[in-house]
Amino acid sequence: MAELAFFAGTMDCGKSTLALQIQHNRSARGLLGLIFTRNDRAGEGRLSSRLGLVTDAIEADEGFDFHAHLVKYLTAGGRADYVIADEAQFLSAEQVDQLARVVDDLGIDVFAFGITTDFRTRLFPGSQRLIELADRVEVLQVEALCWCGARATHNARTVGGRMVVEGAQVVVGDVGGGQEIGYEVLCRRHHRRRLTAAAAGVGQLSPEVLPADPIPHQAT
Ligand SMILES: Nc1ncnc2c1ncn2[C@@H]1O[C@H](COP(=O)(O)OP(=O)(O)O)[C@@H](O)[C@H]1O
Ligand SMILES: Cc1cn([C@H]2C[C@H](O)[C@@H](COP(=O)(O)O)O2)c(=O)[nH]c1=O
Repeated sequence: MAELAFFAGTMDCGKSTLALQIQHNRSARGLLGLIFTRNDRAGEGRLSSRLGLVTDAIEADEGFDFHAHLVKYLTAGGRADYVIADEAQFLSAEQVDQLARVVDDLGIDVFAFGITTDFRTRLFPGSQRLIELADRVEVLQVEALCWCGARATHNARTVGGRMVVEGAQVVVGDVGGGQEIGYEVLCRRHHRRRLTAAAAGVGQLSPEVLPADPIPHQAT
């Protein structure tokens, strides 16, 4: 049976990479997919990963109707075995409903990828609806790390190097510094305290704050 799967995580945890891998593995076996995205950093109609891979995609902007698009495409003789929707946090609740109809009415697998919460720790509308509707929600296994070494669970926005908690929900940008408006992934504790790596005075992962317990030796 076709399914709606939501692959969720923070920024920079490998969601787009996984989307491209799913696309690669399926197309290597002769399956045909339609790839959608919205507001990718690489520009309109692109799905890009920080590992350097990029592919063309259909830009699903505000007025885009996934179900109508698929019906039109299939009616014209097109084939679609699966659908990939990256940056799904930016979709409206209605567009996620359309994706669910693609699964249920057209029998096509839909794999959606997105960050769950914004820089204020609030759910994005698309992610909220995906959590409500998806057959399965998978949190990515390659976790991004906070500067303290803990798993990063939240996305911080920085303006001029300082973490902010007010502003527009959508501002396309990247992690890694060097931009006026940027992002940094943090654990909840440091997100709550607005303690980015720069504010804490550390440039990168800090060895002193990693768990101090030694890993016990296994008897051989
Ligand atoms: N130079 C690199 N070498 C190895 N892995 C890298 C490198 N740069 C980025 N990555 C990996 O790529 C991940 C980000 O992938 P990406 O698909 O762009 O993330 P997302 O879509 O979740 O924002 C990082 O978490 C890291 O694992
Ligand atoms: C937290 C947050 C992020 N965004 C933007 C920034 C990026 O363009 C994307 C996330 O892309 P990624 O591939 O997952 O790194 O979302 C935003 O607009 N608002 C936010 O609060």
